[in-house]
Amino acid sequence: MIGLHTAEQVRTAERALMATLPPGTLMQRAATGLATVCLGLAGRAHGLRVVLLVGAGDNGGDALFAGAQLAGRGAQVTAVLLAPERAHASGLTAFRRAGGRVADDPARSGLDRADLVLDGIVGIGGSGGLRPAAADLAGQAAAGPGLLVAVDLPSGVAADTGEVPGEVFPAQHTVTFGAVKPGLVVGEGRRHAGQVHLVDIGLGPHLGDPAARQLTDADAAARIEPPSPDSDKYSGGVVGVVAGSATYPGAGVLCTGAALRTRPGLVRYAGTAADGVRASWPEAIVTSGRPGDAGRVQAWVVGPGMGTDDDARSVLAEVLATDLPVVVDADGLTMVADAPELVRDRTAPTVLTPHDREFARLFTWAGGSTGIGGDRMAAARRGAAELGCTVLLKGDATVIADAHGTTYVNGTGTPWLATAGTGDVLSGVLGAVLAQTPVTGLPAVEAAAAAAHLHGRAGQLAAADGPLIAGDLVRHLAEAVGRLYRGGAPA
Ligand SMILES: NC(=O)C1=CN([C@@H]2O[C@H](COP(=O)(O)OP(=O)(O)OC[C@H]3O[C@@H](n4cnc5c(N)ncnc54)[C@H](OP(=O)(O)O)[C@@H]3O)[C@@H](O)[C@H]2O)[C@@H](O)CC1
Ligand SMILES: [K+]
Repeated sequence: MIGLHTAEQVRTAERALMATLPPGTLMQRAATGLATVCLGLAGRAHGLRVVLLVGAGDNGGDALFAGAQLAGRGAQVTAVLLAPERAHASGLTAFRRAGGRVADDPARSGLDRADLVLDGIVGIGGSGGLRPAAADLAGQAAAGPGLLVAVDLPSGVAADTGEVPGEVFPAQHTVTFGAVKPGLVVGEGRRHAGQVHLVDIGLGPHLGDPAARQLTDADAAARIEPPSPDSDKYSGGVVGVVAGSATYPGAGVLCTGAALRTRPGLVRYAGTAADGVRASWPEAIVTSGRPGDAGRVQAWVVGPGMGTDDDARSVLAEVLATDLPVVVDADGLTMVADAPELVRDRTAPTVLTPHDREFARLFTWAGGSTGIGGDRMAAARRGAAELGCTVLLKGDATVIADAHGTTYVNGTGTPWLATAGTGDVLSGVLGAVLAQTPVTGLPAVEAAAAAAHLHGRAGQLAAADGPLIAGDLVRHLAEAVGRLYRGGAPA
């Protein structure tokens, strides 16, 4: 499990740890970790042209000490000081001693021919968009040839939320210290962080519970129960699917297939796409009747492609009136927006899986010109608390939160997933994981996080061959599950 810790949590841990260590120890650890990652990325030090962008805080201090280490190993290192009179004093001394050069004019920084640029403008002490001088340097760095490495976090990204209120340093790699900050993996920040490298500086015992979490492959595998020798077709959990329509059976076919391929126990389908589903999936038990005619299930998926007419509304109400876990997606969400009490009054778990527009329909405060806003974790938590459910807010990094504030940020997937029908697949996967919860005892928020992780991995596998369509996802699910169990995730 990857814990995501806020700036305040990191600072609190730092204070506790520093009380036991000589001054400067943590910065030395951070700088050594930073220099080590840089050497690994560059593959050499001798002759390497490095430019440091140095702000007035400790983030700049990290950059200067790391720059000193690189200079000591033969790199040609130039520091551009944004506030020369306030640059980290001992960092600057060490840097100069090691042979580092300070640019007397930012216009002659060497960014146009650097091999490597370290962004030490601002770290967890920053606020707001980058100021003009810093923004200008970030722009020059981005236009130049150097590998862009952010120190602790890309300057311009809000550490706790991933909001990017203005200009930003567009890192290809981020070397972060002590703990991964949420802003590196969620919201817009994720797009500017590149590959994240965590340097352990010893904060661990002092960090406390993370503000949010991200599953690893092993974590996801542990949350999807494999069959045991005494399993039968019911013990994997029976999934009920209400999706698609006679005119548009696709959502029913994709959703049912995804549920089958995630954990093939038994899937029951009830709805007007029955013919299409039966033709595609002889393994499913299919009825064109109502959910109550389908037989016993352990979890329902309701909504994708089912329409929003009176029949659909009454079917949705029937499913939500059960005491079973329910996933509500797509058209189901549109109908819940008109009748939120159907979810609010439930005692069994409900997982809503909106994208941004659906979210804004569900929660009026997220509508209007501001939309959901930049803090997607806060939005998902607030929505979940309001309806007493779990919200899986789809996006570049999907966020999953429950009414208690427990929050996960998904770390898998590919931009190729932004195509029709992939949401239907996700709801089927989620239904399958949720149907196991009577056995696994897993909270719905964890089931949803595991489903999102698996869905993203299937997407990565499917996209390895080029553009994917939703059916490819279903075809790759079995392999994705197998790889999770074997520990062989796709790149
Ligand atoms: N905590 C730990 O465990 C450890 C922390 N460590 C390191 O310390 C870092 C935190 O250092 P920190 O507290 O000194 O703040 P920091 O991020 O350098 O920012 C302050 C500077 O930014 C400036 N500035 C602000 N906003 C700005 C903007 N929008 N645009 C431009 N500039 C802006 C602000 O300017 P000022 O307002 O003073 O004019 C000031 O100069 C942390 O990220 C990590 O790298 C490690 O060494 C080891 C252990
Ligand atoms: K930075």
